[in-house]
Amino acid sequence: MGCSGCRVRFNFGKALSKVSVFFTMVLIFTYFFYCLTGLCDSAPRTLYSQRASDSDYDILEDLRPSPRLLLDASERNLTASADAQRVYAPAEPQQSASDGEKGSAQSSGIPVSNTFGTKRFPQAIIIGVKKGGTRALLEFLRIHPDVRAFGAEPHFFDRFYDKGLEWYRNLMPRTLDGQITMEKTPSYFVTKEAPGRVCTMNCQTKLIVVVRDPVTRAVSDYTQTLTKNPGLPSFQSLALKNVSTGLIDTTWSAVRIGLYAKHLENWLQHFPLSHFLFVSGERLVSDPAGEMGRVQDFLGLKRVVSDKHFYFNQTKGFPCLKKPEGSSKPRCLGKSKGRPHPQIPAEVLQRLRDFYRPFNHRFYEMSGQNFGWD
Ligand SMILES: Nc1ncnc2c1ncn2[C@@H]1O[C@H](COP(=O)(O)OS(=O)(=O)O)[C@@H](OP(=O)(O)O)[C@H]1O
Repeated sequence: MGCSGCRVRFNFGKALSKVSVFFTMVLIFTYFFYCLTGLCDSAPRTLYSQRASDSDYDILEDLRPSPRLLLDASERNLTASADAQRVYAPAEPQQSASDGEKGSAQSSGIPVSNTFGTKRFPQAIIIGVKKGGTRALLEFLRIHPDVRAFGAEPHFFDRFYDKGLEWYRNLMPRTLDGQITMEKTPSYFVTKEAPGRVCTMNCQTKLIVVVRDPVTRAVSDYTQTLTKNPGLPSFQSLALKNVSTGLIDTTWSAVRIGLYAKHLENWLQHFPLSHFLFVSGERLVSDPAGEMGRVQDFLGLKRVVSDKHFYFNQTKGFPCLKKPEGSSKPRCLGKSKGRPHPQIPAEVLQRLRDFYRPFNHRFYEMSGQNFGWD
C-alpha cells in the first residue's frame, strides 16, 4: 500500500518533468522559427541600437511623468546632441549583413535574400525637406506592418553614392513580399545629382516631400545650427545681405532650401509629378491621422495608421504615438524635434515672407496644392 503510493508520486514527478521538458522545447523551437523567418529583425530595438542607428538623433521620448523615465529621456538627449556634433557615417554593409550574404550580393547582383526576407532597394523615399517633419512621418509610417524602414539617414544619393548600389541595398531591412522598404534623407531634395541617381536605381520610386512654411523652416534650421554652435551670428545677419536694403541672402542654405519650386523643377526633369506626394508639415502636426491617410493611399497601403494611434502630448506640444514600432509605451519624438525657436524681429520675418511669396505660388502651381503659407 505504502509502496504503491510511492510509485504514484514517482510517476507523477516523472510526468511533470516530461511536461516541463516538452514546454521548454516548444519555447526554443518557437524562438528559432521566429528568428528564421526574419522576424527577429523587427523585434523591439534596444535603446543602444537606437542610439547607434539614428543619425539625426530623433530618439523617441517617453514624456509620461515618471522621474526615472524623464531622466532616461534627458540622458538619451545628451547622446542626441553629441551625435549632432559629428557627420553621420552609416554602418558599413558587413555590419548589417553576414559575409555569406555579402558574397552573394556582390557576385550575382540579385536581391540579397535568406529564406524569408529580402533586402530590397526602397520603393519609396522621403526625400525632403530638412526640418519639414520628415522624422515624424517616418516614425508614424513605421507602425504600419507593411512598412520596413532604415532607421537612420543613409545619405546615399548625396554623400555616399560612390559606395555603390549594393552597399545601399545592404543597409536596408529585410522585407517579406508585399512589404515596402523605405528610408528618409531630407537633403536629397536639394541635391542636384540626386534625381538622376535615384532614377538610375529605379525610375518607379515613389517620392515623398514633407513641406513646411519656408520661413518657419528657415528659423527651425537656424535653431538647430544654433544648438550645435551657440556663437552663431543672429538670424537676421545671416538671412539678409544688407540690413538697410533688406536684400535676402540666397546663398545661405537655410534660405535656399525653402525655394521649393526650384528644387522641384530639378526633380521633374527625371520623374513625373505623379511619382510625388507632398505632405504638409503643418497638417502632420494638426491632423496627423488625416495626413497619414493620404500617405498610405499614395503608397498603396491599407489605411492601418489612424487617429487611434495618436494622442496630443501637452508637454511636448506635438502629436505623439500611443504605441510606436517595437514598443508598447506611448512615445514622443526626442528633444531635437519641436525645439522652441528664438525670437526673430517681425520685420525680418515679413521680409522673408515677401521674398518667398512668388516661389511659394509657383510651387503651389507645380504641385497642384495650396499650402496656405501666405
Ligand atoms: N509629432 C512631432 N513631434 C515633434 N516634431 C514634429 C512632429 N511633427 C512634426 N514635427 C516637426 O518636425 C520638425 C523637424 O523636422 P525633421 O524631422 O524633418 O528634421 S530633420 O531634417 O530630420 O532634422 C520639428 O521642427 P522644430 O519644431 O523646429 O524642432 C517639428 O516642428
